[in-house]
Amino acid sequence: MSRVRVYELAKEAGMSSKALTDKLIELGYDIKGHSSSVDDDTAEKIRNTVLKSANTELVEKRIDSDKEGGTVIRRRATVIRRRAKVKDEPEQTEQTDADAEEAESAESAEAPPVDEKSVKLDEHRPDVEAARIDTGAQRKEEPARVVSSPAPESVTLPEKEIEAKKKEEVEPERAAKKVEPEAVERVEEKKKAQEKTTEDGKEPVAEQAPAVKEVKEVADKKDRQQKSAQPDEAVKKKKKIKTPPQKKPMARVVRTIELPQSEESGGAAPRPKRKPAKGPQQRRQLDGAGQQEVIVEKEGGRNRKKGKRVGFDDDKERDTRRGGKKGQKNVKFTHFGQDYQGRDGGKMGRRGRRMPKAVSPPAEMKASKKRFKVYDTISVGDLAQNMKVKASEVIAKLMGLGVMATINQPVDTDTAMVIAADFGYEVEQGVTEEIGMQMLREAEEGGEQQPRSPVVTVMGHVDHGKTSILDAIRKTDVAHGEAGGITQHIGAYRVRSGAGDVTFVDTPGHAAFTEMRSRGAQVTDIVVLVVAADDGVMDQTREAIHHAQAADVPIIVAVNKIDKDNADIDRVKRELSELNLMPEDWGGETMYCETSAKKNIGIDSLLESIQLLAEILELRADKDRKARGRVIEAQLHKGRGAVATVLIQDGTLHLGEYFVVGQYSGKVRAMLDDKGQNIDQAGPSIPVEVQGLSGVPSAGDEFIVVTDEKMARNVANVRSLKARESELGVKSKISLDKLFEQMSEGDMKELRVVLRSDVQGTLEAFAKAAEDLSTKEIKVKILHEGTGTITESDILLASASDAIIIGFNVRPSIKVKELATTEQVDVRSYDVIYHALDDIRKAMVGLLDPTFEEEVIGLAEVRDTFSVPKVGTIAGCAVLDGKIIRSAKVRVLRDGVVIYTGKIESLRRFKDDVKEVLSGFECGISVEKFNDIKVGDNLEAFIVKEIEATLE
Ligand SMILES: Nc1nc2c(ncn2[C@@H]2O[C@H](COP(=O)(O)OP(=O)(O)OP(=O)(O)O)[C@@H](O)[C@H]2O)c(=O)[nH]1
Repeated sequence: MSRVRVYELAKEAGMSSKALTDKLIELGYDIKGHSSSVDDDTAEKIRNTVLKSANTELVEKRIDSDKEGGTVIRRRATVIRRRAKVKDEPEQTEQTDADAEEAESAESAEAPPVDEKSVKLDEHRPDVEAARIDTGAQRKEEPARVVSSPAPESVTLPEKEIEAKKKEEVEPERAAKKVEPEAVERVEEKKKAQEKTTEDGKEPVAEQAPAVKEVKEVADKKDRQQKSAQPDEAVKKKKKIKTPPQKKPMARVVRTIELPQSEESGGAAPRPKRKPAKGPQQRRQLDGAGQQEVIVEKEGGRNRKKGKRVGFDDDKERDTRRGGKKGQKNVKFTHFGQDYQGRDGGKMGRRGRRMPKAVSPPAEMKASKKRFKVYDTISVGDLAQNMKVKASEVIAKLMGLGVMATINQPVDTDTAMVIAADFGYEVEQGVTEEIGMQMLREAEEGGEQQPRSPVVTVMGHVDHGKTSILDAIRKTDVAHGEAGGITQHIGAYRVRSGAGDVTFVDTPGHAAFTEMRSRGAQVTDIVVLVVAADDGVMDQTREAIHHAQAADVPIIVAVNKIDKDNADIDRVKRELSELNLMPEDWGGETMYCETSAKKNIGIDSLLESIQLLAEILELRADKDRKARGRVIEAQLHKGRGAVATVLIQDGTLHLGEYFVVGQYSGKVRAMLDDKGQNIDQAGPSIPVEVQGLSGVPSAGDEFIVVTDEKMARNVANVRSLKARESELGVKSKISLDKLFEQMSEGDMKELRVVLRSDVQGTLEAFAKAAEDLSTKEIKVKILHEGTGTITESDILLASASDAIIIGFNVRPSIKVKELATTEQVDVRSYDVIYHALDDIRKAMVGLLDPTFEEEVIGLAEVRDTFSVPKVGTIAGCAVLDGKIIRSAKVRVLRDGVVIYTGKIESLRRFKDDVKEVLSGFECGISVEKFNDIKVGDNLEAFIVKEIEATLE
């Protein structure tokens, strides 16, 4: 027979060897110390008596003291028991339930209502405990329930039944314990880790803790022992023991939890849960197993959902390959999948995972569409539209790049690429027909250059004889008088003289000349400046000189009317010399011809001079290449449709050729020369009227022959688009406000000024002072100066030459103002030279911050005057523009020149004083301290606004 040592027993029971030794000695066992051994029978006896008793005492002690420490231990022990039980004998749960029912019925007879409640709660313990077992929540309180649960049984069941039950239960429990030692160990280890902090030295007790029913039995025994001695106390204790379970009847729940099952299924459970097909079956099984399992199943249900989603994802991947929707239909959660894609709800995370996969194919398709073409430039609005974003977003991006642009402003391809990249788009550089055309043009370059006839423009002051000279020249035309040779006015004509051919551009004055130049067209090779010998240099003479010089076109001076008695050729030469037109015979470079159109003197000489200068200029062209030229003028003819006079500058134009002209295209259906003759080809320097245009181009537009109709049309279309963009995007021209900025950008090397003044003296004084302002960085150049009001010609000159206009005591007319606005020409008016010079100086150093700014608010024309005694002159006016305000200041303009500046003294409509009179109405105005108002004068009303200083 084997023997068991005391310490082994102590270890089994989880108590200290010394305590057990003392206990056994006390009970009269034949041992001396913890190393002493006892035989098996004795050991079993000790186990069944001493050790159980010790545990019961421990439990009771803890309950009484209501200490928290050991409670956890108890729960752990019960957990271990329960697993073994449930696994081995599921029926036992029923039996236990039956016992509980018995207990309930027994209790109902004698136990207080509290006990009933306790029992009822016990019925629900399993699920509650199951829900808590894994979380370990409320561990501290559970032991009290554990102990309390046996208590009702111990109280309500007869002792014999308890004994019998105990025997029945203990054996299976032990058997289970042996069957599943590993499971127990696993749970113990798990719980140990959780309970270490609270167990301390009591851990062995916990390990030794017997099954609940064993505890019950011992407790009952003790109760019975104590009953005889202290019956009241025992009842109290019983009640005390019962009470906790009423609140937290978890002990039994723990016992019925199928931890072994869950452990068993621990590895396998997730898998079946993922399989949707097993879901319902599993639910049924679990429902049958008990309520707690339903909860477990609910949790599992959630897991299964996840599992399903996992499966769905898998399915979806498969389905995606064969078409998502079909796949979704086969899945139980089809609706879920639809929600997934269709609605957001609170499923962003899910969507977040699923959406990309589901929509990836269209996304890729979109990606391929995220590309658009840009031809040279694109407006901000169009750019935004291409990217399907708001223009404001594009503008904000541009601002981020330091580009200030409006919705209509064009941006170049590079900028568009940068912006598009920010929005995930790609910009494709549009390879335009224009580029193809440029390549064609380049391919045409390099041909043989032959001399071509010069293109001449005749300019000069009114009545100095321009027309007469041209007539005289035309008479020299060898073809003059030929059949059908009726001169057609097509804006240019060709004169074939003995000295050579000359093409005259017969546009009305230098305004057209400059207007064409402002469009980048430079058709004139030579300017013939006509100056009447008797009149000398006049305003328009100067103007013409300035226009020609601004265009860098050489001048031949024709001193006309030399037949006149008062002709003073030297005076003309002298005056012109002051304008940088020094005659050759005076050591200068300018050719002078003395002519009399009236008497046909010097005309041949003039033509020879033109030819000579043409030779000097080496005017050449390749007549064998495709034609290229400029539009002199164009119109919509009733019978012939859109026609244009084109001056061929290079190559030869043939009938039937396709061409691009400005933003239009066409095919040469017919050509007329300056005599109205149909021709089938036209070489360099020849003006022809071309029919077959798709629209009416502008003077100065380039005319280019292309290879085919398609190219012609495409180029025209793109140009039309570009023209629209450039029309919308206003190119900023020079202005004093932006002078410093433009200087800083390196674009400005010269500040060109067109000067206008009421008196010549101001012009000279200002011109000299302004040019003295020149610095290393920028030179001030007076492009043109003249007395009198600012004219359209001034605006065009300033526009073409990127100049500003400064006027002293002169104001432009409404028409001229409108032109200035259209051409973006900065027109500034001053009263005194000092202010103008000051502004230029400040502009040059970036400090132009006018504190006050005049704003013209209205213009009235004096239609009549009335002299009123003691009041003065009242001007009967018609308000032509804006409005006249009583409190405004006023300038009196006579022929565009300011003759007085003052205040409005009175403003009346009929006999009533009014505050303001709007455009289109008549009124009476008197000007303070000024009575010299005459019919035809203009009254310009203005206000002075204070402008905040900025660092612009
Ligand atoms: N005595 C004389 N008179 C001339 C001469 N040339 C032109 N005239 C006269 O001057 C006047 C004006 O001549 P136009 O040829 O019309 O002068 P214009 O410069 O063309 O004038 P606009 O077209 O108004 O600018 C006419 O009466 C001519 O007869 C000339 O050489 N000698």
